[in-house]
Amino acid sequence: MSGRPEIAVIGAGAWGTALAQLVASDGRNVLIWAYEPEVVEAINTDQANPAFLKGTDLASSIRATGDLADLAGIPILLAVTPAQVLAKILSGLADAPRDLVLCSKGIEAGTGRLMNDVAREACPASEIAVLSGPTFAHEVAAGLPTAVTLACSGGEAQWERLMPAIARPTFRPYYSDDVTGAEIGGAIKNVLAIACGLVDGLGLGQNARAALIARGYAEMLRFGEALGARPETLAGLCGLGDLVLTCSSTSSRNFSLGIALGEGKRADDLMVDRTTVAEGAFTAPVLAALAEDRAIAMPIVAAVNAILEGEPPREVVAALLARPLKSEQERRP
Ligand SMILES: NC(=O)C1=CN([C@@H]2O[C@H](COP(=O)(O)OP(=O)(O)OC[C@H]3O[C@@H](n4cnc5c(N)ncnc54)[C@H](O)[C@@H]3O)[C@@H](O)[C@H]2O)C=CC1
Ligand SMILES: O=C(CO)COP(=O)(O)O
Repeated sequence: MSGRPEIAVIGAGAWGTALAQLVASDGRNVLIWAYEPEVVEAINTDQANPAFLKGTDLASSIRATGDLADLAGIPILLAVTPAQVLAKILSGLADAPRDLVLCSKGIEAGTGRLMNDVAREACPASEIAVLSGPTFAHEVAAGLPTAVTLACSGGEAQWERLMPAIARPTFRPYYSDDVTGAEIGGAIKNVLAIACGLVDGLGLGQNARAALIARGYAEMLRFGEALGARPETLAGLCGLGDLVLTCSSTSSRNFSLGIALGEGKRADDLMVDRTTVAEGAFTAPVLAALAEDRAIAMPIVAAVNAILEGEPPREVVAALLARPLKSEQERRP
């Protein structure tokens, strides 16, 4: 790499690595921070990340570091860590980037904060954006056509700054200024993907899956409304778009986790040795608690949480089906 990187990525899992490859596809210098020293080594020595994104030859303009101090002065930073460690990692930055683009999908356990709340507190001088949508990392890394929502707290001026760095011929961001809406879709669809995987694992059929997607989307809209998200944001790529993708593919870690739970495996056993992140398992408890506190009807989210806590899936499904019949537009629990 010659010259100072214009863009940095924090987190060298599948998605951070795919985003680094994407933004480097026009020859741009990209510095990626990785948590594991062996990932730093593999990227710098072999231009590869076999631990998290097997089979991709990374662009020669991508370099890796394990030292957050090396990111100082880089104006655009994509944050792509697991949601539960974002606060800790941002607090280790020497200075705030001008543009901080959040790409993680989740809600912080313990605090109930969205990632943009976490980022505003850790980096008050940065302008926050949220990049979210139906984006399996391996497809983006392969250059397959993909579209996302890019919600900019800094409005159109920030969008104009970010476009050259992020948009590519097969990667189309769509502008929004609804940062909260863009985040809520991605966080909730992970929990709903576990629900749809459970349907598969339990052999409940495709009608049940379609019902869960539609009724889960109603839960997403209700939660979004309570937090000030716009419904049209949730109807877009970062909400409905991502819900459709993750609720129907075994490429989704959340969907696959649901299948395994439906087949009778226990959540504790499934989570213990994981190296990849199924964010829905961490979001479900905090989301269920937030919904209960605010009296937002989210029975599917509550059901997923109960199963993750060890309740038998078939009993939870039976209870879900036995609820009183009601209007499709009913908002009460
Ligand atoms: N993989 C995908 O297709 C997509 C993932 N995302 C989101 O991106 C975020 C990151 O996911 P992936 O890149 O898929 O991760 P991954 O599942 O491929 O890898 C796990 C990541 O967690 C990191 N990690 C584990 N423990 C850590 C710690 N204590 N401190 C810091 N980092 C630690 C690892 O270094 C690695 O980067 C998640 O919020 C996910 O929902 C969003 C869109 C697509
Ligand atoms: O967010 C994703 C696709 O948009 C990735 O989904 P999983 O985390 O379930 O693999």
